[in-house]
Amino acid sequence: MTTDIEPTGAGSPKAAAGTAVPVLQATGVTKKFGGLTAVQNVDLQVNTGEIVGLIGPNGAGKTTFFNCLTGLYVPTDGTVTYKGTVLPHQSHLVTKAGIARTFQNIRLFANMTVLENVLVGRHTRTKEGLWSALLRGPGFKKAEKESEERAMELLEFTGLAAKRDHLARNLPYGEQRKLEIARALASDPGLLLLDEPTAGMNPQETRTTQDLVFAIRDQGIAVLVIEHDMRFIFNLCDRVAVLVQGEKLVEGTAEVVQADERVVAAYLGTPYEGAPGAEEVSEVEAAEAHSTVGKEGDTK
Ligand SMILES: Nc1ncnc2c1ncn2[C@@H]1O[C@H](COP(=O)(O)OP(=O)(O)OP(=O)(O)O)[C@@H](O)[C@H]1O
Repeated sequence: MTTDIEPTGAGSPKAAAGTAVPVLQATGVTKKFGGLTAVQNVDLQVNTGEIVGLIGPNGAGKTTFFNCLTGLYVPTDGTVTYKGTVLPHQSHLVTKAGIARTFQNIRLFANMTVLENVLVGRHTRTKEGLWSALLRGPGFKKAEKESEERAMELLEFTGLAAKRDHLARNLPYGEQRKLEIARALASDPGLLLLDEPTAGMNPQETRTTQDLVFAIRDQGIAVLVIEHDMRFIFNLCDRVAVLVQGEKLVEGTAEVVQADERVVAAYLGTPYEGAPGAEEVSEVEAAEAHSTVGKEGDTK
C-alpha cells in the first residue's frame, strides 16, 4: 500500500515556501439571529500552505462564522468562495467542494468502531451508487477496499491504527478528538476547519495535536482553527484573526496580535476607543456619573 502522508510529528512550524494562493475567501460575511448580529461584515482569507487562527472571547461569533463557511448557516450577507468558486449553503456540498471540519462538541458515531467512523467520512469521495452497494458487485468491492486502505492510512497518520476495532465511545477524550480529525480528513479536503481541537486535552495531548496540525498543513491542506488556548494558537498559526462582538478587530502574525492592546482589552472586557459597543458603554458611564453628581448634590 502506498501512502502519501507521513506519520504524526512530521510537521514543522514553518509554512512551506511557495506562492500563496487563496483557498478560502470570506467577504463581508454577516449573520443575524433576529435582532442579534452574531457576525458583522467579516472578511477573511486563508491561503494554500497556511494555518490561520480565529480567536475571540466567548460569544464573539467564531463558531457562527465557521457555520457560515461550512453551509450550516446561510449568511445574512456576504459571500464565501473556495478556490474561486462561490460555495453553496448546504454542508454536504461544501464538504464535497473540499472543506472539512470538526465540531466544538465531539460528533462521533459512538457505537461504531474507529475504522467505521473514518469510513463514514469517506462517503463524499465514493462514487459507487446504491445498487452497486446492495448487489456488492466488483465495482463496489474495489471501492470498499480502497476506502478501507485510505481510512487505515489516516488512522496511522493520527496515531489511532491500533484502535481500529475499538468503539469510538471507549476511546479516551483526546483520541476521540483525533478521530474527528481523521474522519474530516477522509473527505480529502483542501481546507480543514478545526473548532477548539484541544478543548479538554492535557498539555501532552495538546502538543501532539499541534504536531498533527503541522503535519496536515505539510500535506498541502490549509487549516483554519478556533481555539481558546493562546499558547497553542500563537505557536501554531501563520496568521491570527481576532473577533470581538462579531467584528474582526485585528488580523496579523502572532507578534502583531499579541502586541495589540485592544486584544488584551477585549479579553479582559475593558472597553477601548472605537470598540463595538464602546459608544453605548461611555453613554452609560456618563449617565451614571451624572446621577452620582446629582445624588451628591442632594446630600448637601
Ligand atoms: N442559533 C443561534 N440562535 C441565536 N443566537 C445564536 C445562535 N448561535 C449563536 N448565537 C449567538 O451568537 C453569538 C455568537 O455565538 P458563537 O457561538 O458564534 O460565539 P463563539 O465565539 O463561538 O463563542 P464560544 O467561544 O463561547 O464558543 C452569541 O451571542 C450566541 O448566543
